Amino acid sequence: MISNQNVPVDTTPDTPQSTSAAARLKLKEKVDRAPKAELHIHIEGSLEPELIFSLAERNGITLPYSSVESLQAAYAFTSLQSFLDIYYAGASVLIHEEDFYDMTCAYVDQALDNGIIHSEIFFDPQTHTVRGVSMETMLAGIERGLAEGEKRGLSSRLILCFLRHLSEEDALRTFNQALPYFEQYAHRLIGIGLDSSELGHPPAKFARVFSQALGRKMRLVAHAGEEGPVSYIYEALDILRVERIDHGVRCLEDPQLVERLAQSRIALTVCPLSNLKLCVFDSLSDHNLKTLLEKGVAVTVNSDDPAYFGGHVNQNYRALIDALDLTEQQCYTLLRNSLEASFISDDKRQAMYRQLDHFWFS
Ligand code: HPA
Ligand SMILES: [Zn+2]
Repeated sequence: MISNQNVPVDTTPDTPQSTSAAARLKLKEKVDRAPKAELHIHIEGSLEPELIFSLAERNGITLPYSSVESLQAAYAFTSLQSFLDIYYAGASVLIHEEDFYDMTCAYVDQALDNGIIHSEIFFDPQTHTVRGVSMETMLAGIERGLAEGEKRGLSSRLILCFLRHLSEEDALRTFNQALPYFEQYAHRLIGIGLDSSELGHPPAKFARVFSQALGRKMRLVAHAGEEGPVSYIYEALDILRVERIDHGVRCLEDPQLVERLAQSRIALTVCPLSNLKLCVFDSLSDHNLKTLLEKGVAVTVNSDDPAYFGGHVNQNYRALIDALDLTEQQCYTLLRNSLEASFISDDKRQAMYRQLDHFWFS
């Protein structure tokens, strides 16, 4: 459990505190509609229980749960691992291209509803190849859904994540298997990441595969400092050479690291409701996001696994506004950070900044 205590904090409010309920509601409604990017969303974690059950039925799969309600009842997580066990069971219903397409279309609908104009989406190929589902099948389905999303106003990119509880040899095999698809889907598939069980699987374990990806000029990210120690964040930065840290909330234990993140503008893709559900913080009012913001770290707000953690990105903003009494300026900073930290071209980024500013200030 992370403690936000004993950390010197600049407590000077930038507006008179504390916001009235009416002002807070107005701010939440404004953030709901604001153009934003999402940079930390696992597509398999967007699978709602109803869709899990309908895909299971379509594919003749018997789940270890008798109903949507009994599956939902199992969403009482005590740690990252307790979640991952259920998350991988949920993903087992994905067999055919159409299943990946349906899952992606459902996410696109939600993303557009949440004001997301650009999304960088993780997928976990090893979760599927181990069950005999080909890279071709999953990518064809996801790409078809995202191409349709693009026509509806959702720009998107894909990031292939390696499961860190598996060996580096497995990651290297998966990487080599994926190489032709990095060419075929070059407009979409832009980089690699690292997810799954963090403790005991430090980033350094994946040094070779990240070095190969760097050599091919791929974009690099990794989960670090969610449950794992500060040293994992240093390894992700210095050994894997990542450009963003997924989660990274434990950086606050190391003032030098916080300073380095703030200076370099290496962003953290923070997922508040995920942190709450996986017991990284006792309550959202203990969350360190506001402290990190005040220290100048490029923090962003994301949903992680929205079907499992209680909502999409707007639910995360709403919960933070309530729990941390975020100001209007802080909300704007978070939204702008999401565009700043994205892997889009500078032209596109400037256009998105203008879209945000036009919405926010007019
Ligand atoms: O939050 C997460 N952490 C690690 N692995 C994951 N896979 C899906 N979500 C997560
Ligand atoms: Zn994640």
